[in-house]
Amino acid sequence: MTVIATESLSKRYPRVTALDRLSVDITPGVTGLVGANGAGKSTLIKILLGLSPATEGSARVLGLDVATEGSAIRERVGYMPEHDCLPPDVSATEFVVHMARMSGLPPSAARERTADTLRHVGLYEERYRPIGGYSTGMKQRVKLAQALVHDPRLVLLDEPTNGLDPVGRDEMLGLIRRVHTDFGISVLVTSHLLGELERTCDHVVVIDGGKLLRSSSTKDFTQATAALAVEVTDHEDRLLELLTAAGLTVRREGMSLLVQAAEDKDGSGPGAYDAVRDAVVELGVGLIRMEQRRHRIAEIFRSDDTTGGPGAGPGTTPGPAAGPGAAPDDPREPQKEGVSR
Ligand SMILES: Nc1ncnc2c1ncn2[C@@H]1O[C@H](COP(=O)(O)OP(=O)(O)OP(=O)(O)O)[C@@H](O)[C@H]1O
Repeated sequence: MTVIATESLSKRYPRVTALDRLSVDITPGVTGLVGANGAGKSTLIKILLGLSPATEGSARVLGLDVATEGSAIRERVGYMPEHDCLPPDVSATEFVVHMARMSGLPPSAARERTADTLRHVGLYEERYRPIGGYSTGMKQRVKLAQALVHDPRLVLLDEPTNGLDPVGRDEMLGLIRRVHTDFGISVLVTSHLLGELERTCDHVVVIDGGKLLRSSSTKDFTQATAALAVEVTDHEDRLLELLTAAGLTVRREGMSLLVQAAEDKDGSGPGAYDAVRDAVVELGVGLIRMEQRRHRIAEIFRSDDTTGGPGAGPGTTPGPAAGPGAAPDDPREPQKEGVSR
């Protein structure tokens, strides 16, 4: 079953093609839509909500046609916009009740659902204060609450962690995950931060310049790879020689050696482990770390990817060239992990 299906979807403005023949199927769960600024994420969301017509192609949301059934889609789908769009002089409670009423809930159900939803997003006493005095994190929670209040089957969240500090970011990502696990609501969440999506999503769709770069499960992006990462207290050079002599392919990566047995494609078979154990014993050095190395999503954005990673082999679409601002190695560092064009 798909919650979102697009078929050769394009959106052209006079001077720019925001979406370029995008065909993608999104299944229930939490899906991340990642791309640099201007990649076409917000444009896609507006088309999916039936708010902006596509130039070409078609799209269905929960089986409904975006071209002709926009209002039925908006009844069943929640939307959290990217930009600050909250009225400053009403309270969160007043605003979310209003949005619930706009979605067709009767007054008492709207009030009940509002109280539940605001509690769920972590707004308590402050929900009676005017929104104008809220922090960015609190405003993002109000925006999330209004997207959830009418109990949608799917929510589209446009850059929900924008402007949040690392703690606020983590809290928001936890909330998003729980939207699915606690309520069974499917989520499409956009971000230009790869590490965020890696931690939160079941599935990741990558777009660039309006084109689909890749769509696959997060597990496939971060699958166990063909290498064991080994770190020892001393004599890495000797260890490298011994393992190579034992028929293993070994290369350095930072402080570690990456070890791979030719016949042992997933690196987890006894061949590589036993050879490392024997070599470490023979050298009498301490073994600090020995673990399967996993790919990270950020690697698909590295043009110099020599790891044979998910984005590197034949048959996969290469990521955009890594230039200044391309994702560096550590996708957990929010300030550094953005995808830039
Ligand atoms: N109404 C519009 N008229 C003309 N060009 C537009 C319009 N809306 C978006 N664009 C252009 O389409 C491209 C895609 O924009 P979009 O907002 O979808 O990107 P995005 O991936 O959401 O990026 P961001 O995170 O910066 O919003 C950009 O080049 C943008 O300038």
